Amino acid sequence: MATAVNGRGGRDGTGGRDGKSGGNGMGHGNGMGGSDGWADGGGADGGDDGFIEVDRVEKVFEVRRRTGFLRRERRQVRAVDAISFRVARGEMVGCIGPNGAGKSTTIKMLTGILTPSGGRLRVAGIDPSRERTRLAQRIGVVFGQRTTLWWDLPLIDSYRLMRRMYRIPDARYRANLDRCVELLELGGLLDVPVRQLSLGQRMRGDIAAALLHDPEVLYLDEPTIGLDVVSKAKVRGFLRDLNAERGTTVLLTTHDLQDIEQLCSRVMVIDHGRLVYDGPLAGLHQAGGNERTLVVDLERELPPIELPPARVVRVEGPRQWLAFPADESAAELVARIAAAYPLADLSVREPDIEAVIGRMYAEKAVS
Ligand SMILES: Nc1ncnc2c1ncn2[C@@H]1O[C@H](COP(=O)(O)OP(=O)(O)OP(=O)(O)O)[C@@H](O)[C@H]1O
Repeated sequence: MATAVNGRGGRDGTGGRDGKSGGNGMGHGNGMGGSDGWADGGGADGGDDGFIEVDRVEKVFEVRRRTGFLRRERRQVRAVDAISFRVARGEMVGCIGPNGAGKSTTIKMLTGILTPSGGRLRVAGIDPSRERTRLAQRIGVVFGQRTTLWWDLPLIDSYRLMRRMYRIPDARYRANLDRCVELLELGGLLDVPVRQLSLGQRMRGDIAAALLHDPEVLYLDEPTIGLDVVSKAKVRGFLRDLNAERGTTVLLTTHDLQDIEQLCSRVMVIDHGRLVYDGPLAGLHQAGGNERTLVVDLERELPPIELPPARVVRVEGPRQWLAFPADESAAELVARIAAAYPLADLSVREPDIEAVIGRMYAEKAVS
């Protein structure tokens, strides 16, 4: 549904309002295609297509740096720069971008942890930084790199504390806990102190904690970071079901394009605090003129594989790297290689997001 972008427009306010989508997803727009300005939060929760409303939001940090014995220099860091987008109720949106792009800062403003330096922000009609406690009843938050669980307590004790903090009625708490325990496979872990859990177990524990009070929105900051393939699959499967069955709105940040591919119909790319792309993942591949890479381990050293449109970009002994168009089927290519070459192993590498963004800029510069 969303195809528009704030582009590199930025601070003059031209980005984010005109609802145009450049053919390749680049250009200026507000994400959800509203071209006639923003709802005033009018309905109790901002309306279905603007459940989350972000209008030219900025965040500037003041940083002090020691430059001498008694001297300090003050510097401003513009972490988020006039970002505008909307998220509809029940949407699942992924947010990607290089390190330091402003993703976490955006999520923190949406939870009310940080106050924007400028712009307008509403979640379910609520201004997060002004009514953080009221909003807390309606949102769940998971920070992949930090836990909200009590480190030294058994997992179940954290949940009991959450029940009190959120004043969750008994029956609801039971039902939600049972469901999370079953689907996230936490049964054998409830009595284990959090510090003894593996990263994947802890992450599942954190996701359950964020859902005990039935939030309408779930923010996930790097929910699969550091997880092995099996744990990633469990977390993704759970989130997909949650969204399909409960209609929970999900906004997640990630460095893993597979999270986006498997979960989100829409992706937002943030770079240097600006929204540079907002649309489907397929459009991002096109915008970046992108290719995926198949890493092929042959049983022995052989001349470069010849299977157009794939082309060999690197060879190291029996290992060869083949670049192929992102919209081509990897399965088909794998089948063709397996039929013609002695194959020992292979893996598909998704494009590096920084390279995608770099290419998007390069294309925009020459267009
Ligand atoms: N509390 C803070 N004080 C000063 N600068 C900050 C603060 N928080 C973030 N920043 C700066 O704001 C910018 C954006 O940071 P942010 O954490 O939002 O990026 P990110 O896209 O989430 O990155 P990553 O993918 O590495 O988590 C960075 O330059 C960061 O150093």
